[in-house]
Amino acid sequence: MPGPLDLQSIVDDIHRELTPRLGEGKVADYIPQLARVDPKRFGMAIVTVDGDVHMAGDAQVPFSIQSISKVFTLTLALGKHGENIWKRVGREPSGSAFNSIVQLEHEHGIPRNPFINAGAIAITDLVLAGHTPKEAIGEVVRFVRYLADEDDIVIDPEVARSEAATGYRNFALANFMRSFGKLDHPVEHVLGVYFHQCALAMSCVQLAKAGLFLAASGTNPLTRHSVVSKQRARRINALMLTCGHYDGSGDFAYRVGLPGKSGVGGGILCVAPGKASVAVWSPGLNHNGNSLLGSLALEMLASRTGWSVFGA
Ligand SMILES: NC(=O)CC[C@H](N)C(=O)O
Repeated sequence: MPGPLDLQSIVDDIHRELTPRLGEGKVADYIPQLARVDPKRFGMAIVTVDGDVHMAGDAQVPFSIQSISKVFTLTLALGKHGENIWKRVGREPSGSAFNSIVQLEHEHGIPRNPFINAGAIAITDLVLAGHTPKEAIGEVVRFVRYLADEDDIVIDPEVARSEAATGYRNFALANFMRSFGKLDHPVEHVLGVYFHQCALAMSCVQLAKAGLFLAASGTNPLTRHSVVSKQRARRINALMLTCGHYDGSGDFAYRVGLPGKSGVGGGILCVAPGKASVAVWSPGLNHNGNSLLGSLALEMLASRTGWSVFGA
């Protein structure tokens, strides 16, 4: 029988082995504020379902979570509207870039899944129901603070402003969906909320804590908050596994074998069901817009722990 895993040594080793490669990949520059981030940053945090925290590098430095926020808004929308959300968004991998518009025309304004930009915008429209944009932004922030049990999580207003100023693609996607009658609220309102949720600043430790409910059948074992049912946690994980890395989702499943959600800020939230929630941050991206070294760090972690959902 192998002994218990020494997770702290594993994260320290991964950090040390990747240090010579820090700076690889391409930092997202279509959001000007993100282009200013130091490409050599690297952080990693593991929070186990037993509450142990293991970290390395810049694990306590907040960064822009970007599309990782889509996991939290999906969870909120499911809580508000239940399975009705599937009238507005599908649950199939897109095989296209995160910001692609190509499928929307043939598929009548219904995005493939909640994690590509079009799908996340549709989900944000559902989160807005019954709220002003300001209230909806407040709801998202409160929800993430509740999940992570951290009151000091905030939105970086500069990042939100920076993205709004250059968000031509997202305006195109939202206007296109609205033309099909698939958004209930004005495009400016929906994107106002969307840009703010993407601009949430969180550290790896905060992010791993916020995702812990997904590793523990829907209930955060640290706070005992029952966030979602067991079935819903399983389903969110399934979507993360199949769609969480856009047109790189197959490759991530092949190499890492765990549900994960990336963001163009260079973060990845990764769930090892029954074991731990893991967050990693390295700003340089690969050609699919996913963190290059972050994916590699998770591949190393999965192979050293045997945590892949497909078998050790
Ligand atoms: N992949 C991402 O993280 C994209 C999120 C970014 N806010 C955008 O909409 O372009």
